[in-house]
Amino acid sequence: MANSNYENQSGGNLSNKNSNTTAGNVPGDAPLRGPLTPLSGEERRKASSDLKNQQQSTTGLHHGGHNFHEVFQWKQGRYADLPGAKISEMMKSNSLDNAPTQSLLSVVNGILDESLDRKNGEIPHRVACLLRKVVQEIERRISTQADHLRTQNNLFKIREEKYKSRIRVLETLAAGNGEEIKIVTVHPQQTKTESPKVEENQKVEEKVKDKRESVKETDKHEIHEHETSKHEIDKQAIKQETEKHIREIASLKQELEMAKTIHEQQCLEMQKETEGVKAGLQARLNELESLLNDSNNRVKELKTSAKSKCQSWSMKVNNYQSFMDSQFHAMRDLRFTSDAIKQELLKTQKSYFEEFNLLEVKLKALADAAGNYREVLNENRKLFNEIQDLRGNIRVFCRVRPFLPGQNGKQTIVESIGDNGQLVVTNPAKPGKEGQKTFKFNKVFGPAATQGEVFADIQPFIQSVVDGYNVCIFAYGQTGSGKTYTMTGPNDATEEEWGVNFRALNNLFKISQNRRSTFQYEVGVQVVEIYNDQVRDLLSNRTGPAKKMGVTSISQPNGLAVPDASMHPVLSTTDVIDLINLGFKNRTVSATALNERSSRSHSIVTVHVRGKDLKAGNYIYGNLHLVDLAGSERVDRSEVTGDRLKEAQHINKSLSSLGDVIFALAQKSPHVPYRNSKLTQVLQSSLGGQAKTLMFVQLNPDVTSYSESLSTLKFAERVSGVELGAARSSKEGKDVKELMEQMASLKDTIAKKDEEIERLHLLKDLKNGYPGVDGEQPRTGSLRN
Ligand SMILES: Nc1ncnc2c1ncn2[C@@H]1O[C@H](COP(=O)(O)OP(=O)(O)OP(=O)(O)O)[C@@H](O)[C@H]1O
Repeated sequence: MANSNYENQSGGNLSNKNSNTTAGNVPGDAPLRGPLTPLSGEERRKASSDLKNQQQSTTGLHHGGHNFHEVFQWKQGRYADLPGAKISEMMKSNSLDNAPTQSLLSVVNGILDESLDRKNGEIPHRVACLLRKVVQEIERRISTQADHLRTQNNLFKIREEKYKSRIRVLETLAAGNGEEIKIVTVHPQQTKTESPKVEENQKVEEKVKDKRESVKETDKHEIHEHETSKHEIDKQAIKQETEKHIREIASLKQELEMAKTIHEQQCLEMQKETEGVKAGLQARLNELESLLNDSNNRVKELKTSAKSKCQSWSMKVNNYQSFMDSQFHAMRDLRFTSDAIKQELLKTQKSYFEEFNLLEVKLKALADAAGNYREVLNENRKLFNEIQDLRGNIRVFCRVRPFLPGQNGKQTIVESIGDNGQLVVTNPAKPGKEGQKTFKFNKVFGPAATQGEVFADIQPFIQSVVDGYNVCIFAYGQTGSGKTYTMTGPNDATEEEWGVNFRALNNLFKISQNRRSTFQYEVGVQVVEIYNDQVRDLLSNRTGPAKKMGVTSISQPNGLAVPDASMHPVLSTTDVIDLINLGFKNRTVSATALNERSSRSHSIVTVHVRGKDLKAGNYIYGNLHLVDLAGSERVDRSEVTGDRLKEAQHINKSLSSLGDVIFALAQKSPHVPYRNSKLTQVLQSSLGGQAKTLMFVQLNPDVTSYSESLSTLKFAERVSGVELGAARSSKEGKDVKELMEQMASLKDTIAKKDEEIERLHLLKDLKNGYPGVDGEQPRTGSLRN
């Protein structure tokens, strides 16, 4: 009876140990939940069944922890008489842990009541141990309850964190997930709905408490009535003890109330927080809505821009389509054109094939012609020589020297130069037509003519040398008129400035190279000067005064005029340049009033050519005399005396002898006065007969040299044999001239034939008496080898 009372007083207010650790899993206690956590249907059912059990336990009925409750039910006797096994079973931690709090309290009450009932108030040791254990368990549960409250606080904090994280989740779900927002907003409402339930529970608890108290009072009254007689004194003590317990229970209740208030406060705070969160969420929602509006606007803008872009693209597509169409047309046209071109190509190809066939035929003809080339070449050579012969053996070229640097502004005597070899000079003393004189030469070169142009016209003479002719090219004119320039070129001449000498030999080597398959040529050079009618070897190795040399008067073409002069074989133009430069260094020069470095002698470069016909085996000989004559000025004009006068007299004498020989040859005189001077003697083989002679008449254009120039021109005109007098009756004159020319040509041919016969005789004689002629040992100086 007492046990059940105590059980009623303390039943179900303290949850056991396990209910703190594993919420809702231990029988007899409701699962631990936060005040704001909504309960599921199952949980709610369980909680109400727990409450029922607690109520049942107050009336002594069995609940879910039936076995443990039974362990602490001791109705058969006093606690002091409890067997050791029962006590040890009760003291087992498992039993203590699982026993309901009401049972524990009833055990405490029972033991205390028993101790009051005893006279000496002693409690057996094992019961005291049990009491201590039970009290410790109760204390533990109270502290556990405190911990539970603390844990609840922590849970609240955790929930707060959860809410915060949910807010964050909500933020990320900016698209505005309505479901989430609903959950957040519904939660506080559930909390609100649960709050009355909690209050209701409290009320029920209070009623139970009242009921318990009334039962307790009734019990006390019964005990009091029952034992008044025996324990009047102890009654007071028990009463005090009971009051003490009641106070303890009241303080526990107070604590519970405090916890409740704290819990409520916390609930309120949570509510506030929830509202704050709700407000924040609302603000966020508003923000998101405005964002949504913005994005909607943006979408609209994008839609409009996309629409306009679509329009422009469709326009572009149209343009592209039309462009493609035009391209397609163009392609079609191109294809037509290409087909036409192909046709054209085929035609062209066909015509090409035809032309190629034609060309093949022509090439064959050419090949045949090439086979006859050698014959044609010989024919040409013959024809060329015939043309030369017909033109006359002495040809006269006139060359007008340009004004020298520093002579600018000087007046010229040259009035005009015609392409046909006509030269008109003006007498400065007689201006106008009266003072004009016209001369006709084979060719006239103006002041601007280059060395190359001049040589181009004399190149055929060089070819004649290689063909076995004797050629004489000499320059005539007053001092300073350009004789040396034409024959040699200026000092240290470049290839462009080379005169006739170098170009002639260069050309000679070229021709001999070109003919190397048919002819083998050997070339030797002699350089002599005639000074004061004496012949001097300019290439002699001797030191000291030059040796005077005799001149042999020979008429055969391969003979040497100056056999004592050294002969120098040459293989290239460089050899020739070296030799000629060396010879000219040794030439006699001195200053005159007209030229600072006037040549006072006639220089003669003689080139001996021997060619072996590789096919026939016989030899041909050709001589080339390149003569730079001394100045032809009048003695009085050169203002010389003494030695210079003597030199001038010799020069003039030799020049007039040359003139006499040339005139004799021109007039076909039976006697040609070669022997009148050393100059004509040396040149004998190259003047007249089969020889070809070319005279350069050099002219100084300066008016101060007019009279000299005039006499030079008159001399040259006589040499050329061409008279250009006053106008003649052209037809008659022409006919007479033609007849005369025919006569001359016939005479020439007869003379040639005579000479040839004579030469053949001589050759025959030489062959008998001199073995070199048949090609084994030629006569020419150093060419003899
Ligand atoms: N065609 C020309 N072009 C340029 N300069 C020239 C020409 N002809 C001659 N000369 C120059 O005129 C000057 C005299 O020429 P060059 O010495 O050849 O005369 P020359 O008749 O040989 O004289 P000399 O009889 O006294 O030896 C030289 O300085 C020469 O370079």
